[in-house]
Amino acid sequence: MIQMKKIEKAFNHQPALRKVDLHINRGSVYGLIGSNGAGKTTVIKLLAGIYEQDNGEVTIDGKAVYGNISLKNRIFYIPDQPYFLRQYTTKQMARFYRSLYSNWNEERYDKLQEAFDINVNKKIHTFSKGVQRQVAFWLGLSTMPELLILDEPMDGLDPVVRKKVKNLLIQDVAEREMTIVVSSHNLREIEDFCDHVGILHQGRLLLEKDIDDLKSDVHKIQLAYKDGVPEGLLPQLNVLHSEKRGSILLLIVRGNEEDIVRSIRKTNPVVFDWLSLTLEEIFIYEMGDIGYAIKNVIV
Ligand SMILES: Nc1ncnc2c1ncn2[C@@H]1O[C@H](COP(=O)(O)OP(=O)(O)OP(=O)(O)O)[C@@H](O)[C@H]1O
Repeated sequence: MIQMKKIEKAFNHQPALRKVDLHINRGSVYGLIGSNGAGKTTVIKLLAGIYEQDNGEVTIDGKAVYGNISLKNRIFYIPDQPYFLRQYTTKQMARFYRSLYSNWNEERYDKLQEAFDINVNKKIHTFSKGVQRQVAFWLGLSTMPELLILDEPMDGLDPVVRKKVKNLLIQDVAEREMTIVVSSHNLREIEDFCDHVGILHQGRLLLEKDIDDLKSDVHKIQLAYKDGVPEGLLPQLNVLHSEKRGSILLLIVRGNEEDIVRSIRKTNPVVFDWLSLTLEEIFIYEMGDIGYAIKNVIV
């Protein structure tokens, strides 16, 4: 379990994080989203043990992260611009990490070579941004981290590589309970990759939720009736939003799916469609003001 308790961090007396509490379970893929300057990188660098907090606690399995070398051996951090030693090739960088990380797995490194198809004898800085990022993933996964921290990880990767990388990451989560913390501006990317989401805004964590819980509790339904909407229907449902589009009634409803279906079926609609809701819509309908703040801060 990774925990931040009442974390405060300022730069030049300007607060970047204000009493942030955060909880990440082992084996979870946790998406941290927020606009520019929200504090994502600061959170990530605190989790990676690069920054020390001014106040509060950052712990993994109850142990303080900052200055803890044995914990750092189990963490791998890929920044938005991956860093490599100057003039190093992938082979040399692999040798460096092998000497640094006690869980380095040579077999994994060899196997991942097939996935990435990168010339190990070429200097890394001569590769494109996207290929350099692939080198970072390759080496990072070969250290067999328990916690992989990714800052804007998919930037500069084409859709095919993006998919390949996501599959490799999910495989490690499934097979050995690796935990991933990933920061992004992009709610849609978080939506299909993460199981938990935390939203940072101006240095505060607005909310932290299980994405499946969010999705299983709010529904979008389209209905139409031959003789208009029956009077008794809406009071039976927990309606967060309703909208008439011609003869179609669009409802956003909170509650148990089976109960909702039962109530609606009794009213004999001529159209009854269950539509999918995006995470963005859920935030807006479910969280009112916070939802609108999120809509305004996230692309
Ligand atoms: N090393 C630093 N020195 C001074 N100020 C900093 C430093 N790092 C971050 N900050 C400030 O802290 C605040 C949070 O920055 P941070 O980089 O954590 O945000 P972010 O959410 O990652 O933003 P972005 O999406 O633009 O990368 C910003 O106001 C930023 O200017």
